[in-house]
This record gives sequence, C-alpha cells and structure tokens, in this order.
Amino acid sequence: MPCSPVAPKEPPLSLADFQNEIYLAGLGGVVPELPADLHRLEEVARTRLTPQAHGYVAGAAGAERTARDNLAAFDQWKIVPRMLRDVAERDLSVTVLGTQMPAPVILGPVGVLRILHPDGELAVARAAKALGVTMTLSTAASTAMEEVAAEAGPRWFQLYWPKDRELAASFVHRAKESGYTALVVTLDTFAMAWRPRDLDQAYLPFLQGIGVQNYWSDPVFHKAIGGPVTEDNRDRALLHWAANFGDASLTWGDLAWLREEWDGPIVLKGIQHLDDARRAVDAGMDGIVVSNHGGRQVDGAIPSLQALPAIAAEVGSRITVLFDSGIRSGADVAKALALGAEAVMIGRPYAFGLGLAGEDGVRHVLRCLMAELDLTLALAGRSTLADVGRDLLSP
Ligand SMILES: Cc1cc2nc3c(=O)[nH]c(=O)nc-3n(C[C@H](O)[C@H](O)[C@H](O)COP(=O)(O)O)c2cc1C
Ligand SMILES: O=C(O)C(=O)c1ccccc1
Repeated sequence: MPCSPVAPKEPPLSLADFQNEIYLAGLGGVVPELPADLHRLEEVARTRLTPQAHGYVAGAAGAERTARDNLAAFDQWKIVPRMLRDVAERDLSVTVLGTQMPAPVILGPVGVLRILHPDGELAVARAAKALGVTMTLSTAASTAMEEVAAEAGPRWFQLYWPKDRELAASFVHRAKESGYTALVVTLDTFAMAWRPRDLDQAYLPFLQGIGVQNYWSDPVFHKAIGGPVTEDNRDRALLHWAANFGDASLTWGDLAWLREEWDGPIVLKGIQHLDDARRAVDAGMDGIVVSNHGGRQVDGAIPSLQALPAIAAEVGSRITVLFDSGIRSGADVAKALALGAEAVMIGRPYAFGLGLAGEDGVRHVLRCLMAELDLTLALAGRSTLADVGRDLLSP
C-alpha cells in the first residue's frame, strides 16, 4: 500500500480539516504512516527506536506507578455531550501569558531531543512554527537556545536553575535576547530521580554530550572551566555540568532574585499541592504548571489530574494555571480544560513523533491532538473555550 508523507506542510484551514485530508488521501489508496491514536503511536515507537532512547522517553521513576496513574486518572472523568447548540463556527484560539495560540496546546519542555532524531529541537521548532504552536525549549536541550530561536515561532524557555547564580542569570538573559517570551521554571527536577530503565541500561545522554548544549555555549560556563569546551577539557566540563545542574537548596525566597533578572512572565512547573499554588501567587508568579513531570520524579505521587481541580479553583482567577502529565488525546485535553486548566503541555507524544518521523512526526502529533480536541468539543456541543467548564464532565 502506498504511504503519504505524514502531514502536508500547509497550516490547516480549521483544526478538524486534518481529518478530511486523511480520509481524502485514503480515497486515493494512501494511508498515513503514523497512527492517529497517540497511545498506538507510542507502541510503534517501542518497536522502532533504540532501546536506550525509548527507555529514556517512555520510562519514569521507580515502578512507574505514577506514570500509569497519570493516564488512568483521565478515565475517571466522562464527557457529557450536549445537542442542538450550533457549533458550526468554532474557535479554540487563546492568548496565554501574552502568547497567541491556535488551540490551548503547548509543546512542553523535553530535553535531549537529539537522542531521538538528528535534527532534535530544530525539527520540533519547525513543526511548531508551521502550525503557530508555542514551543518550550528545555535548559537541557541538545541544541543551543540561539540556534533554536533562529528557526522557531512562538517560544518559551524552561529553566533548570543551576547552582551558579551567574550561570542562571546568563541563561535567562540569553533567553530574553533570543526572543523567548515566558520563563518556565521547573521545580521538581533539581536531581534526576531513581529511573530503573535508564539504570538498567546504564544510559545517561549527558555522558555522551547530549543535552548540555546550552551550557557548552555559555560564556559564564566557559569562564568557570577556563575556556570553551574542547576534547581536552570535556571531562572537566561534564563534571562541572553535573555539579551545577540543579540546586537542592532553593526556597520560595529565591524567586525574588529571579523576578529581578527576568521581566517577562514566570511560570512555576511541578506544582501538585494547593499551598504551593498559593505560594506561587504570593511570590508574584504569573502562572503554574500543575505537573508531576510525567511520573518521572516521584513514584507513588498522586496523578497530576487529581491535583488540578482544587488548585485551579483556588488560584485560577489570579494566575495562569497550565497542566501536564498524561495528555494523550483531544479528549484528555478537553478534560483538563474542563477541570480548570487554561492550556495543556504535551511531553512524550511529540518526543515519539520526533523519533518516528522527525519534523513531520511532530506535526502529525500536534495536528492529531488539535483536530481531535476540536471534534470532541464540537460533538459535545461546545464551540469556544468559554463554553468549556466543569459541566462538560461527569465523574
Ligand atoms: C524525555 C523527557 C525529557 C524531559 N525533559 C524535561 C526538561 O528538560 N524539562 C522539564 O521541565 N521537563 C521535562 N520533561 C517533562 C515534560 O515537560 C512533561 O512534564 C512530561 O513529559 C509530561 O508527562 P507526559 O509525557 O506523560 O505527558 C521531560 C519529559 C520527558 C518524557
Ligand atoms: O528526563 C527528564 O525528565 C528531565 O527533565 C531532564 C532532566 C535533565 C536533563 C534532561 C532531561
């Protein structure tokens, strides 16, 4: 059977047009290379990626209970469709922290993307730009932030706050200079958790120099190791990187320093407790991501979706509440929105798309997710995000 390229390059006329394209191509005997169900896409990735790359992306902390519970939490909520509500004209666009989005779907920060595809972050940047979707670049990217910026559309920068304050300042100033408009500070990963799949394969991308490119390209980092990174000082650079990656001593009081260094919106990623959400408001933050890092940090932690409703109800009118951990379908996005998220971040699905088909694969994942969201909401009787509330769901 002939296969089509995964998705054509033109932006869709509407979010659901992707569905029409697929059926019309099918009429000519052309079936897509990648599954439209992102759970199945993950299964395909297992058979095609290297065991190391697959293990790194699919894996999670400990016995992976929280990673599983993140997905199962979505099944505990059911959508209740409403009829005869004129959903012919639909618009899911939204502005989040000053960034315009075609739908409330953001590419979350995923580091070390070159373990999946030689074009890594550049392929993701191109796919996101083609669809007007916002990309969040990780501090642990395998391409320096300036190089990504040159190819990217709307972009946010995710900070892993290093021990060295001068280096932290350099990262955020470089991000500002290269046009990243919001800073996402990840709080839950000052150290890499106990991840048996990686331990069992003795696999850590950084040891191969993948995921350190923002450090390798930084003048403050160069100063600390006595010059640019070369073959001769590579081990020294890696040790300095490892010693500096995270700061376990950070407290809420430190956020005042960051506020001084970055004058755009700041979002705290990794919030799961109501009191921490309140503290984010008190600290003058602009947003939070209710996230447990896809279950990759604390095995046995509550599913992220379980934390969302109370947090959104408490702080949602004061700061931007985003959500991630477990989004695999348009229906999942709809549920997170109904439970109070302003937008969602996706993680593993686009990483697998990248690993399977590069830029086309990332575009495929985004289009599937946005088209399914549009159809799910329309068929449930909702044509704009203002219509999506708690009454969409039944427990
Ligand atoms: C391979 C991989 C690398 C990640 N790297 C980062 C990172 O560099 N910074 C960060 O804040 N989160 C990182 N995350 C977490 C994601 O941003 C997100 O919280 C998580 O993937 C959501 O869960 P899901 O993949 O189940 O949807 C990473 C996740 C994966 C799977
Ligand atoms: O693997 C991860 O989940 C992650 O957040 C990370 C941390 C450091 C470097 C690269 C990715």
